Amino acid sequence: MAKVTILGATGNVGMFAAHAISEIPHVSEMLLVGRPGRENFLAGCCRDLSDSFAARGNDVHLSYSTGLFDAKGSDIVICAAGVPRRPGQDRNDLAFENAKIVADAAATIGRSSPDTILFLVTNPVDVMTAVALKYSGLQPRQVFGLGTHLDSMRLKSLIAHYFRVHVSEVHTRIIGEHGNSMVPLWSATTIGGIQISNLPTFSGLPKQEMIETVRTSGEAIIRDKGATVYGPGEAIATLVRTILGNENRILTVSSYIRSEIHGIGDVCIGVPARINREGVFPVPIRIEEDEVAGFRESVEKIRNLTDEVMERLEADLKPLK
Ligand SMILES: NC(=O)C1=CN([C@@H]2O[C@H](COP(=O)(O)OP(=O)(O)OC[C@H]3O[C@@H](n4cnc5c(N)ncnc54)[C@H](O)[C@@H]3O)[C@@H](O)[C@H]2O)C=CC1
Ligand SMILES: O=C([O-])CC(=O)C(=O)O
Repeated sequence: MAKVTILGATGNVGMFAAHAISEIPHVSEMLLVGRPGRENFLAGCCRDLSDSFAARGNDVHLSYSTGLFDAKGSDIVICAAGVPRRPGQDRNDLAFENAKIVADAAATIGRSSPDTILFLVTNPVDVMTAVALKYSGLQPRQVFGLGTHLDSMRLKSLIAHYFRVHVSEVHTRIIGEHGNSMVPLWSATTIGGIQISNLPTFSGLPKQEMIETVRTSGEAIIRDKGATVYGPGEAIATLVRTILGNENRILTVSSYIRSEIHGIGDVCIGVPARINREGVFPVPIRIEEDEVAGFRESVEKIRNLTDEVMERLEADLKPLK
């Protein structure tokens, strides 16, 4: 049985993720963490969730806190704390503001819960994964981000609709940045186990249009309803289930890579990884030349932004002379 802690639990994503995670059979304890001053809201969330447990008939011990040290003993700590983008903003515009929040939280979690798995949702998620890895002092296998898992699910759904097949028949991946430079892997896309390019209808597939839809999906949802909630919430729950169930599924998450993809590495970015109770293990793969080129570009973009954010964080944390 396992303890799961959610930072940013009063937010749109944190709150729905808590509900989705509470359905996972391995979860026996859940801690909702919010900022000081939000005690009443957190208490209300606990009462509301407890009612849903009663209606559903499951038994999760639920509590809340405004202190990160209470996360001690967690099997997984999910960080969804931080500012979301507003319409017209890019996820990368949030980098420095959210990096300060994540660095601070990661340092405390690393000290109080050295055996935990730290799961980043806060955007820009690839950069936040690198910040959390550095400031927590945890091992690379213990720190990962939602990465391009949600993007991959969005593409999977579009392909399933196009071919009028059940989503479970489609396997596909998007790697790279959870952002504009994401790279679809058509070479790793199958329908009913058949390589997609071997289907006679493949040439008519509106690939560019599909990828554009995925790229702009978060932005469009935020413009229409203020926040993306159900997609990320369910995607987060899938990853928690995969870890706690020791499932060894291969999902596309933001993870520290050394050189697993065509020798490219030393960065945190979305890649296929085997995921189990021990954490996240990037899978070495070979992909098509144009995919490698796209991935290289995406890596350079994220590496530059990560370096810039790390430098600013260090300057910010330097004591005044
Ligand atoms: N990686 C992904 O696929 C996705 C990432 N996100 C990201 O998750 C984050 C949360 O999104 P929402 O829940 O929609 O935002 P929200 O504004 O509804 O919630 C933000 C949460 O962070 C907390 N927070 C804000 N500033 C804080 C600070 N200085 N210290 C500690 N906690 C702080 C708030 O109290 C609240 O609990 C955003 O960065 C968003 O971009 C959201 C959806 C998907
Ligand atoms: O678009 C956003 O800002 C939220 C997010 O990352 C997503 O839903 O993909």
